[in-house]
Amino acid sequence: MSSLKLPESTIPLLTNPTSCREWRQQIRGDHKSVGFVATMGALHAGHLSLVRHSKQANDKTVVSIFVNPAQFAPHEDLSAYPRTIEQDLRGLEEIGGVDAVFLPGVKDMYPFGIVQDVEQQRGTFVEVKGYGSEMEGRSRPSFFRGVATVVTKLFNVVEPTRVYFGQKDIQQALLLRRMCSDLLLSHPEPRNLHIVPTERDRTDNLALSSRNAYLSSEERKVANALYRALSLAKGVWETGLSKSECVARSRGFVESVRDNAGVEMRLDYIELNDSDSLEVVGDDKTKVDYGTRPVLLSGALWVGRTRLIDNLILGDPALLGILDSHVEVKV
Ligand SMILES: Nc1ncnc2c1ncn2[C@@H]1O[C@H](COP(=O)(O)OP(=O)(O)OP(=O)(O)O)[C@@H](O)[C@H]1O
Ligand SMILES: CC(C)(CO)[C@@H](O)C(=O)[O-]
Ligand code: BAL
Repeated sequence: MSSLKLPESTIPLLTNPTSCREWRQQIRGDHKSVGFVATMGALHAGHLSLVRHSKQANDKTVVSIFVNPAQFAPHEDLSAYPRTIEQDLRGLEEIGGVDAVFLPGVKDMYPFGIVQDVEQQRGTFVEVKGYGSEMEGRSRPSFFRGVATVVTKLFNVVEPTRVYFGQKDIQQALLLRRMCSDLLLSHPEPRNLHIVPTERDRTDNLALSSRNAYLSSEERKVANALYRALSLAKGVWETGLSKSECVARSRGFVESVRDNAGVEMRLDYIELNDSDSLEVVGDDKTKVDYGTRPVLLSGALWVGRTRLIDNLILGDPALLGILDSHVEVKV
């Protein structure tokens, strides 16, 4: 962000790690808690829900906006990713503001530069073995390496007391919590990584996502097919049928929507995974096999050129530390 002209804002804008560290240093003296929400911008009500949770539980809240090149594969949408900084700041101001927004540039976060091709990369990267290969990792093999690396850097600069990630990206949140444990992080401690429920469109339950902005009006009409397929699979699981039955029926549902959609749709995956290990649930397993252990039911669907993800928890979300959705914030 450093080379661009910054918009006017009532919120302090910290454009590099040095200014962010100076801001953090002042807070440290007062022993105040710092809540942190990491984003790639193009903020919507899902992001604002994370911010509300942070504001409710912490003395100070900082939001970062950084479109991280390392988590985009060379063929993915890095250059097209929506960048709406003025609107983002207005959105934060409308909910009463935050104490700072951290807006680093690529050079600030990657002082030696960054290329998207993993084979060409040099230097230090963070990989959470075993957590990043299933679900989203199958389709986006270097995605979580990029996420874990940038989030480690952000945590190092912001030194947050508590952090907030969205359930919409459930694998990301669980992987980052595991990373905090593995790396013995104290900012944040793993128990202070909170997961906030997915915020959805009130009319058709489509999970809010910055990438929804890519959808044409025709595509938008069928974009909730993934949510509906996951809900169907959840119902099937609750009746005691096997995982393969859940997946087959939800796939069948997506195919029937696709056949009448008039827009291109392609199911990337629908899968059930163990919420501890993230391993794929066996085809013949049922609800009885899992007892009280939550299971992740997740999927990804291409609608036109937009890749949408969503998930539901089978079992009690509180066992994964997923917070309640509603918070009152003093502004
Ligand atoms: N609908 C949502 N409800 C709750 N949290 C969300 C929602 N969408 C995104 N988040 C969370 O906001 C944080 C920042 O996400 P990000 O900036 O990538 O937005 P996004 O909408 O997920 O964008 P993308 O379209 O790239 O997936 C993440 O922790 C993410 O899980
Ligand atoms: C956590 C994150 C900000 C890291 O770039 C990103 O993956 C996101 O927005 O979910
Ligand atoms: N919310 C996940 C960010 C990404 O898809 O790159």
